[in-house]
Amino acid sequence: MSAALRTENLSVQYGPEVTLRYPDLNLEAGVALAITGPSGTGKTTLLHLLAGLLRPASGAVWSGDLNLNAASETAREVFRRRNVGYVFQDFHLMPGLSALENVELGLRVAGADQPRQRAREALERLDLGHRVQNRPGQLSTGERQRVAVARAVAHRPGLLLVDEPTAHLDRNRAGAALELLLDAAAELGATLIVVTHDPLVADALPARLELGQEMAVVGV
Ligand SMILES: Nc1ncnc2c1ncn2[C@@H]1O[C@H](COP(=O)(O)OP(=O)(O)OP(=O)(O)O)[C@@H](O)[C@H]1O
Repeated sequence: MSAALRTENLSVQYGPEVTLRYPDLNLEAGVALAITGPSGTGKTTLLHLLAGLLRPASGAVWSGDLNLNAASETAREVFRRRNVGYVFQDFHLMPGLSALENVELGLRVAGADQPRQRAREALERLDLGHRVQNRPGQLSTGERQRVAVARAVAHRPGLLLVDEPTAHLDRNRAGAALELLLDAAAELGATLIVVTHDPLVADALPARLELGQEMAVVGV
């Protein structure tokens, strides 16, 4: 289920050299936010914080009443498996598994019932019914992306986090990828957060967080 998402005084330290400080976010459940800004300003790191994949040096991430930073490793893991769908920039599909097995594995990890049937349905919804037995290496970039989206949404997460969804795509396919994400988030009622350099994507989302030296939050 989608929940309000809030951050407070978040900062991350990578060794002695890099400190990333973030403006506070306060997002109602079900909103769509683009995170933009120059390379190296911490966009992917922020996605990892929101997913509960990374603990900050200071501050907190709240999903509804759950403070991810105060939660135990087990509680964070349960949160991630049940509530988060993550589409990585380079998809992170398992090369030795078919499209169907990749999506099924995600559902098994989430503890879903009937994972094989639901995986097939998720792929069919994304027009990949004829590709279920193919491995990632046998698919086009756009098809691999759709498998990654199917895997991210099949367990019906309330929070969908997406890193650079159009980075490898031509303009037509970029438009299709954007539509796919917006439709998936709308169908789930999920909060959608997308890291992007692409104005096509950023301009299509109602809210934007621009990271940089002068950090600003617009529209949230
Ligand atoms: N695991 C890590 N160890 C050390 N430094 C890291 C690590 N991950 C990221 N960084 C550094 O933190 C900063 C932010 O990285 P991040 O990947 O979050 O930025 P980004 O805005 O997503 O960049 P890009 O647009 O190039 O993908 C960069 O200076 C990066 O080198």
